[in-house]
Amino acid sequence: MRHALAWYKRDAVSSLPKVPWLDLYFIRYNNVYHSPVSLPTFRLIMPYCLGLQTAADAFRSIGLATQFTLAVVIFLLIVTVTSALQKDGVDSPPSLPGSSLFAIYPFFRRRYDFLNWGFHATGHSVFKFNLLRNTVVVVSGESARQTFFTAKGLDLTEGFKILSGAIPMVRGVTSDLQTRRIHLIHKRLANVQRNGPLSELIPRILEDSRRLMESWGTAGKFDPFEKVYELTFQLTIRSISCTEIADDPALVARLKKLYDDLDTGTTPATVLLPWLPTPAMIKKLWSTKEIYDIVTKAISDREQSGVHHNDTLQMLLDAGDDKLVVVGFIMGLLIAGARATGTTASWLLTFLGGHTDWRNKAAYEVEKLLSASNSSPSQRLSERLASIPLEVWEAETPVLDAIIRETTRVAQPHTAMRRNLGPDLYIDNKLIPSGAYVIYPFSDVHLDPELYPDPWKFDPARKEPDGVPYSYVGWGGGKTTCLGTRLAKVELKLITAMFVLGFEHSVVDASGEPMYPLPTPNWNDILLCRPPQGSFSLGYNKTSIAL
Ligand code: HEM
Repeated sequence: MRHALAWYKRDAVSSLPKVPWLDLYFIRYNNVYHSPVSLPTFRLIMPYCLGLQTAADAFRSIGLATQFTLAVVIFLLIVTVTSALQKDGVDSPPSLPGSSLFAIYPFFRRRYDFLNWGFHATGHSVFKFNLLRNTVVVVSGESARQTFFTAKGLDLTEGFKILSGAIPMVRGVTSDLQTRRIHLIHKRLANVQRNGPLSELIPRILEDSRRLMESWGTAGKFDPFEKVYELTFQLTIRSISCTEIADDPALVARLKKLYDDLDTGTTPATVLLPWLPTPAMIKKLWSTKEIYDIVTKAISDREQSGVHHNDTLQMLLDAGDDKLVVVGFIMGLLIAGARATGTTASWLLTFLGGHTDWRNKAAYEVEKLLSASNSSPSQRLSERLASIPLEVWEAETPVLDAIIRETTRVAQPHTAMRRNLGPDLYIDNKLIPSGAYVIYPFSDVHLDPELYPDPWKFDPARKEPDGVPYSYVGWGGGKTTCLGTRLAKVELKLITAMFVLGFEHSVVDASGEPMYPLPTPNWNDILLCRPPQGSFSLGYNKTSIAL
């Protein structure tokens, strides 16, 4: 057989009729000429006549790229066929119509529309679909939400790992962590937010904000998803990493670029087929390696210099944690913190730019705090704000609290993701087998017109829904709540205070004219909720108050 194939490859090709300008050959089989095919295809289909063993030889003989494409096509075919053959039990959630392959792109790129379509197409409040070999159950409604947030077997880390993908994955550092190590990282994050360290962060956050806001000049316009995001990235670096990185604007910019590359490099293929060496995957690996190198270098430099800084890295080193915990803490939390805070801060200032009444209320609240503080009007704004104690920022800012809450309701496009680590579980009488993924889109509750009339409207004065469990989950709920809430809220309040007193601002359209209607959060953008780029900006003028 080997011999026959060799003969075919060597002799038959050269003697076969050819379409010259296309490099295609007419195959002769059973003395009949069939349709023209390319040489690699010719070599591939030959083995059907000659048997499986020679198929392997033929596979080896084609180019690497063709081998690769073929492997992926076969894999996808197997996945499609096996998922189509799966029989649903009576208690199984209804499946989406059509091939599971068609779910992949919209799940990653137009999630809000896709999930809404799923509820509509199945006519059920719980449905399922396949992401390659992973079963994903989408749940909605009050009772499903309660089970989702409280069920013991549903695990966030496992759910996030497979369905999200934009976290730098380093085995043992940010992925495949032992539970003990995750707990330790969470414990250290709680330490950063104890009264003492959080109070000490306030002047540093304000000083960073001053430096960056001054670089915006006295008037102009900017895209909040660039400038405000950049600011929150700096503040997150300051809060959870080290002075050496936070004091180096070029290094901060480099890290931000690397994390942005992780986002843009996160494609359906990199998440679902992480072993596939696509250009996006290679870029992601490269970015991850560079982030890892920057963080480990900062740690080694600190250890070797023996210089003591009053920052989070020092706290981690002094606690004697092993180096992987320290690296995992910084690499993982940088992104968990910067993304959510960046999205919220960008939208918060956008909403205030379009709602002068709330802008004025926020400014008035901060002015009142300043006049009650022991600072002098001759000091810079950042210094005066730093004199307001942490407990005041936390307990005496009802207007800022309401604005933050409303922003995280209407502009946080989060889909909570879990994996059922077992045993099998029922949500609304539908089976969630062990190993399956379950997701809950926050839009189900935060944009529900029954709970929030006119749900897209930014209205910090709206009444909280009465007696409805988990009717607001902006900081999570039940078993899983945000472990950076305290830090994030303080950061948001400080940025807002600096901006509303240091600048006048409003939302303007692409031509610089006042924008009406105001931009609407785009829930299909799963990271920033960002409307089409360039569709609006924030126009600003510096006030007379020195930052
Ligand atoms: C405005 C800013 C933020 C918002 C709106 C926010 C929101 C959330 C939400 C909704 C969850 C729960 C996710 C789920 O149930 O699927 C969560 C979890 C988490 N957040 Fe935040 N977050 C913010 C900032 C931060 C910051 C600054 C950090 C740390 C530096 C942080 C660290 C975490 C961690 C570690 C978890 C996972 C908790 C766990 O595994 O149990 N977050 N956050």
